[in-house]
Amino acid sequence: MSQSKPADLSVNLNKIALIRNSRDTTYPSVTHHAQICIDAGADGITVHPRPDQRHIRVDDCYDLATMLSVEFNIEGNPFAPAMKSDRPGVSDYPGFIDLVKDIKPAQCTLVPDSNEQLTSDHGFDLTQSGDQLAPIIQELQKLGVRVSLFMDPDLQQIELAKQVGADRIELYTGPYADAIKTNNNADAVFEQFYRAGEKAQDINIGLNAGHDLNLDNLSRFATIPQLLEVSIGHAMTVDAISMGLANAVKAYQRCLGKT
Ligand SMILES: CC(=O)[C@@H](O)[C@H](O)COP(=O)(O)O
Ligand SMILES: NCC(=O)COP(=O)(O)O
Repeated sequence: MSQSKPADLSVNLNKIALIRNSRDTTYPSVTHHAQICIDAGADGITVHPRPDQRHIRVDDCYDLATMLSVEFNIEGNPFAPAMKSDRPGVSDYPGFIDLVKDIKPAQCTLVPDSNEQLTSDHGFDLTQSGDQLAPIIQELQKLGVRVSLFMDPDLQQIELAKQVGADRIELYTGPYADAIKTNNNADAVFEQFYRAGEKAQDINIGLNAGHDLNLDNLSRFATIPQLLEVSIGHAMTVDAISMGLANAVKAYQRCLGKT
């Protein structure tokens, strides 16, 4: 299958918010940096509001929803409960699904994260959670939200993602990034993701990807023909420190094959 068109780049702003939260301030502004990304050619903006609001806050989600002119992708644990804010002036966390139902972003990516995790580090096991997720997926789709499930490149699990009604899967690319960084079994690991893309095409489910993608590993990953969107934040923010955010966005778009 030839590449139909280059994958979209959705910039994850978690780490902009993390810098802001290190002081009692509004600087750096999440919405201001979203606009910089959009002006530089980003196709979307992604945030991952966790219950402890360690970086992206509920208030950021509402602020972004009012100003974004590109797709908004909100990621999170569908079973994340409401949590009181521990910072004055910061809204309480209402529960992930309640937040998404109220904001109704273009896309919601469901991620099996616990609040204790340092970061996202695995995909769903749908043999365990598929029955619970199916009605949640349907409920969000009825509100016009495209639903993506954060998955490992496991072909049977990807089939289950289709069965529970997801529009897309987002491949967890941490293991791919590690394999490239350590040059350990990189070809075989990439092959797993390439095959996952073929499986997605076979069963007609959209293909997104994200986590630890960077300027060193993205170009190869972007050769997967079925890839519709990558969401990138951590490495993008680090690159922005040295090259500026607008230049970083353009550099990542070049890796995706756009000039
Ligand atoms: C789901 C995923 O891999 C990332 O989108 C996630 O947002 C990373 O979360 P942190 O930025 O909190 O590490
Ligand atoms: N879904 C992946 C994402 O949004 C950003 O992940 P990372 O680039 O911060 O690792």
